[in-house]
Amino acid sequence: MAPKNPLCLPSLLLPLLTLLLPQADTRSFVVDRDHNRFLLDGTPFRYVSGSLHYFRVPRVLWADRLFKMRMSGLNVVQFYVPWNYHEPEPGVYNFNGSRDLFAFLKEATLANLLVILRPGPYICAEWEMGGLPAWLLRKPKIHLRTSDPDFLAAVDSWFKVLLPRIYPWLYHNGGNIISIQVENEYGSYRACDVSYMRHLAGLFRALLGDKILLFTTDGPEGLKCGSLQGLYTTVDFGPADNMTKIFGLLRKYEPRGPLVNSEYYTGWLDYWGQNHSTRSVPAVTKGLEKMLKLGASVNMYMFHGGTNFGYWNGADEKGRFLPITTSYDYDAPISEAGDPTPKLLAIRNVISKFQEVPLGPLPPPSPKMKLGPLTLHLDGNLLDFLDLLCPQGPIHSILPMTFEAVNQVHGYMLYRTYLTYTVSEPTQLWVPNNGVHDRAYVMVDGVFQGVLERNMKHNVFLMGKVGDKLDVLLENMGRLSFGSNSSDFKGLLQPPILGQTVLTQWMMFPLKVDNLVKWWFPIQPLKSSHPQAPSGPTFYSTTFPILNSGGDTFLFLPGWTKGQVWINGFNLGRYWTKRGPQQTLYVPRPLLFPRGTHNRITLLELENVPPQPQIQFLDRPILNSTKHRTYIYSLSGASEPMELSGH
Ligand SMILES: CCCCNC(=S)N1C[C@H](O)[C@@H](O)[C@@H](O)[C@H]1CO
Repeated sequence: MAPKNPLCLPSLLLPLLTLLLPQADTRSFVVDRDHNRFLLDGTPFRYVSGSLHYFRVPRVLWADRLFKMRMSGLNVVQFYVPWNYHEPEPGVYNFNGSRDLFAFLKEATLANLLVILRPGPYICAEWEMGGLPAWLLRKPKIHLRTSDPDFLAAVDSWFKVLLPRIYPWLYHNGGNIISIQVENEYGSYRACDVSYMRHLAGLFRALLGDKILLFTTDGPEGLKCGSLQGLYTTVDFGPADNMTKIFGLLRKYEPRGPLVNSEYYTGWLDYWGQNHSTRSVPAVTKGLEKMLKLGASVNMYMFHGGTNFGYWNGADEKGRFLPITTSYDYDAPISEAGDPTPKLLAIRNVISKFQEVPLGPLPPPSPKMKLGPLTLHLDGNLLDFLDLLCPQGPIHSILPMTFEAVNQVHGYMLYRTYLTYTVSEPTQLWVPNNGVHDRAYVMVDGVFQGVLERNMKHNVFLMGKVGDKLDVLLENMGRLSFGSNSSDFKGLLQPPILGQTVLTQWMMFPLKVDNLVKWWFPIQPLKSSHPQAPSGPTFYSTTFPILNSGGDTFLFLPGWTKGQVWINGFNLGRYWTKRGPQQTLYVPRPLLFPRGTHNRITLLELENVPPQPQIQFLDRPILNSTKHRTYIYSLSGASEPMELSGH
């Protein structure tokens, strides 16, 4: 429940101070349209806020990150609530561990930060399917983010669970939530369904009461369809945008009241295969100072980005399918590893010109650890473990079925058929209508043949004899999180064609890779004692102790191609060394066992391993390797990376 002592004052003081503090029934956060400002408990209030996504940071690190945000001079933290993170299956809810949203709200209170909450239902955020649960697509014709009755029924059911739990945390009820966003940049979505927005506004009012400030956020081009009578209109834009013009546009929707930029971009996201994004410190601070001078309230997106652990990254489609990288560093003021950056210190200096900044130094960067190189051993090809990866056995169908049709949400599914004739000449295997969603690793009788990829012109030619197994491992690289109002189904969306022959009679094996890796320890002795030579998707692992007290570290996989990593059973995320720009994966110290105990690292390499299956842990990240350039530290662990051109 919401704290009755939101500032966590000493209990002896409480009775006395409650005489001075505003009671829950006099606590208020409102818009003062006469003076173009907010009022908090009747006093003028301007927020300087930052975005931090609890779902991208291990729970044990929440307090550290929030403290640094407070010490930076922020008075509010803004965050989304991803529906798919909390309702993994219809009617199944998870608010535990790193999904304990209410523990995060309490940590925000302890850090003396108020909260701006953005529960969606759609959140974008470069998060898998923009936060919408993939199980919605089990009704293939559903129209997401519209007044489609199937969609609204699922939304109502979810919000009737979430919003009553949020209610006690509202500021006027004694909590720390001062405002709540409805939907997310709806004006950027082509549906422009006003009845949908009205339905959401009505639902929020019914479940949250009429005191909480509800608002919308849109880019300048989205204000028309994204704003709604009765919801306070705000905009988002970055340092390079024309602030005067955009705030002028906003005034057409909110002639009076405080100017608000709900997402001032301090950096930007990264896509696999594109260059690393940055935003300069002078540009960011210049725009911030200009807004603060205008009296605007601002939320900086992101203030701390964190990581897309597991399979949680989203994707965009700009001519081609662009998955978001595992790192969500965002070139944000607090780095992915939680370290203050020069950008943070510059922002703190700007804020100090307008409002009080807590005294005292910011904590120094956390200790970092270097380790390795470590040699991994081959545990076996993925196909060696098919029975354990799909214990319930395959689903049979004449035509291939999607992930969603077989209730597989994330990760991988194996599609298997058998050659019904001998293919004596190299013959092309392809999938019509760009039907590979998103990457396919092709094997014939366990021998790797090559890769097919969404929107790419990869070619795979194969031969085989009657009865040979044709295996196609499909990887879900993350569902679209922005823009497209068509649903992003995963898997083989069309039957593959070999030469001129449409291949039918498929078996689908939804793979539970995380379960296998987590419980592998007892399974280890079961694996083939003489694993075959690596071919295609293959598991590698090793164990390692950490030195002395250890520290945060960055996993570097020189020469590896693409795959997934687990450390002590925790899914660290995807690597794609061959494509970049990200070359290292952030490993938070709390994931590692203390000295004297062995840690286990497991890789699922999807394509090709280096001649020496070695990895290293570096004391710094590499997020900006441009294409076709690979850094490789000399195996002696030289301090600076050597650049190897070409790859
Ligand atoms: C290519 C941009 C994808 C659209 N996203 C945009 S504009 N943004 C606005 C969006 O509201 C937020 O969730 C983030 O997704 C942010 C980009 O970090």
